[in-house]
Amino acid sequence: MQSEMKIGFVGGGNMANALIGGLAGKLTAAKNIHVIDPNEEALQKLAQAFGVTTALQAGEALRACDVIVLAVKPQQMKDVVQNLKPFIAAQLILSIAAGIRAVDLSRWLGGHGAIVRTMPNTPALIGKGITGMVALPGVSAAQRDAADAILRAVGATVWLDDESLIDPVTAMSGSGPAYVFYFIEAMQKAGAEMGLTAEQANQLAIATFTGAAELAARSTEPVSLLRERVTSKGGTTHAALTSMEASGVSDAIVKALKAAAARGKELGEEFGRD
Ligand SMILES: NC(=O)C1=CN([C@@H]2O[C@H](COP(=O)(O)OP(=O)(O)OC[C@H]3O[C@@H](n4cnc5c(N)ncnc54)[C@H](OP(=O)(O)O)[C@@H]3O)[C@@H](O)[C@H]2O)C=CC1
Ligand SMILES: O=C(O)[C@@H]1CCC=N1
Repeated sequence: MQSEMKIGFVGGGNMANALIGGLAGKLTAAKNIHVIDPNEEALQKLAQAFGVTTALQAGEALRACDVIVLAVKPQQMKDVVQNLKPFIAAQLILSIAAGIRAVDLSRWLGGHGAIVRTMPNTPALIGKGITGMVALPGVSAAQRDAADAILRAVGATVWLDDESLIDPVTAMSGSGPAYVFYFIEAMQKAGAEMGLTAEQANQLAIATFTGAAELAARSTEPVSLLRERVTSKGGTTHAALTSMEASGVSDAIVKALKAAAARGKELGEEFGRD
């Protein structure tokens, strides 16, 4: 059932598009969604695609919202939030920015307590996102439910008790789609180098990813067992995995995710000061 929730978006870029696509006409009517962005062209596209209302600057429509989603880059957040201050009263503030801590958002908003910090991902575009979420103590149960409903409109949600875990979530699922695309691209390259057409390599790589991921999702057994079942003794998979281990692929992945989490923490320190 559709709610009457009024949702404001500050920033109308990639992630806002993904979220609005799941919300407009579903969780709430498109007319209840209001987007602020300085880019006229981006606003026109959003209005045409989803029927949302738009404005180049914050105004009364934003003041009337129940929830305001902060969807600008971490580097822009402090300036953007400080300019929003005159329009914020009791609204729930929901941030999707990497790194930026809820306590810094609260301070920039003069001690506003109703803040939920989240980390979604781009499969939200097709309703298959997953979002890590954490609430400041000043968030009411109804506001927590509203935040959960917004992100559940585009996929699954995982609530965290400790805000510092948002950086590992960012490293896993926030940035994660890029690692999957990277692996698919490498498989496509290998397929093409071994003589398959680009189309065949594309089809084989993507179907293998979606099929294996679906199998893992449906299985009650550990992923390691699924891997072992593919790996016949003395066979082709064994040859590939031995090569990957020799190249340190698993260790490199662990190191890469830790670098992403560290960058998330660093963004918070770099753009959350004063
Ligand atoms: N992309 C992803 O996969 C994910 C991103 N995130 C987070 O989401 C946030 C947005 O990322 P993404 O959508 O990729 O970035 P985009 O750059 O696509 O979107 C940000 C938008 O905000 C606009 N903007 C700039 N200044 C203002 C302002 N003063 N008021 C309103 N809007 C403004 C930008 O306009 P202009 O381009 O003209 O500057 C741009 O359209 C980031 O904080 C990121 O960390 C979280 C999860 C996943
Ligand atoms: O790369 C980034 O910083 C953003 C956050 C997670 C995905 N994209």
